[in-house]
Amino acid sequence: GEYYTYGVKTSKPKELDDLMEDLDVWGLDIFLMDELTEHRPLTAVAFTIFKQRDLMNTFSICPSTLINYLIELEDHYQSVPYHCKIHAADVTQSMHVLLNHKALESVFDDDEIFAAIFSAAIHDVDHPGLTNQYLISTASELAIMYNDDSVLENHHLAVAFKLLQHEKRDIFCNIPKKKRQLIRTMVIDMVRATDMSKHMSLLAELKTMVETKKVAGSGIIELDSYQDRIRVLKNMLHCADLSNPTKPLDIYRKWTDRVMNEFFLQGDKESSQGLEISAMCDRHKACIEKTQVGFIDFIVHPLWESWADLVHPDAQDILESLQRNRDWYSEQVENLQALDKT
Ligand SMILES: COc1ccc(/C=N/OCC(=O)N2C[C@@H](C)O[C@@H](C)C2)cc1OC1CCCC1
Ligand SMILES: [Zn+2]
Repeated sequence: GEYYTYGVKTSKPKELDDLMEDLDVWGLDIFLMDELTEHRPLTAVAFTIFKQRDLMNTFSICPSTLINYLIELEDHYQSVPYHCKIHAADVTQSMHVLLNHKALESVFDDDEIFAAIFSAAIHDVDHPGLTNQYLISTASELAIMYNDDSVLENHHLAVAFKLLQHEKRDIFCNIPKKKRQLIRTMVIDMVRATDMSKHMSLLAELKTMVETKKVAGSGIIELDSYQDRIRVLKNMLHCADLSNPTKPLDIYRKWTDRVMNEFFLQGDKESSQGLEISAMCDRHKACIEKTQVGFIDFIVHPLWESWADLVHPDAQDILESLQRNRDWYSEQVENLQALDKT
């Protein structure tokens, strides 16, 4: 029929087969995925992960219902430069790889795995390409709706769950009520934790878990309370969300261009509205390379260093890739400074 093995049409089945070989590889080219799936990267990635993890059988989800939901979800990602459907596909695939860490083998049950993949897929749906701070300071509809509290994150959750309210799209319809409520609670906790204003408290919780980490002889982590289990899942999604600087440099640089483009468009809006231009959003003042070095030093590296401690030694290659990328951007800063002196 029209839909191919991965739930989407493709005019290049061989290349898509080859690319899907890398579905559990850190650094899969998600931009190539966008091209080969004719701009349905989220549907293709999420559907294939559900299939590989046998989640459709476990939760009695009929394939067409899953496809209908994923296509509707993907269509509700706005065509903004950064927080678009390719970012959602990227974070979903990254989450899939993090769940495969040896130190986490057989730690999470099917409900938690389903909740984790679903959370990644929905976590930025209908993002307007504007920050919470902008929405709050302009008293936007969304800020009024959510009383300035994790405005975007609450909106992403509401949109994603509303899309389920159609029998052709309700992938939760065969899940028992109690289990459905547990999964919904976990998804709400995980997506709310992607609010950058929660970064420092989330990192503090991760550090405490590392210090008090209980490990079985096999190196597998022991998590015996809901609070501990959801703490790891919240940090896992936050790591996946802030994973751009840990990916191959050519992919990372494309994400930097996109996020700066999105921030600059917000800056343009602020400027045309006579508002003060937010930090990092002024296209005439930003130094992109220096900002990335700061982003890695103050936010990304501290987070990934703690994550790597928790799942030691599984994330060593990710940490090394981050270090290489930090060095590359730092060299660009030095070259630019040398240029200024000529
Ligand atoms: C490849 O670079 C990035 C990838 C992803 C993100 C995601 N950030 O989180 C969402 C977000 O919108 N915000 C609000 C903003 C005011 O502050 C942000 C630190 C968090 C940021 C990146 O770089 C930023 C940091 C330095 C320059 C742009
Ligand atoms: Zn995100």
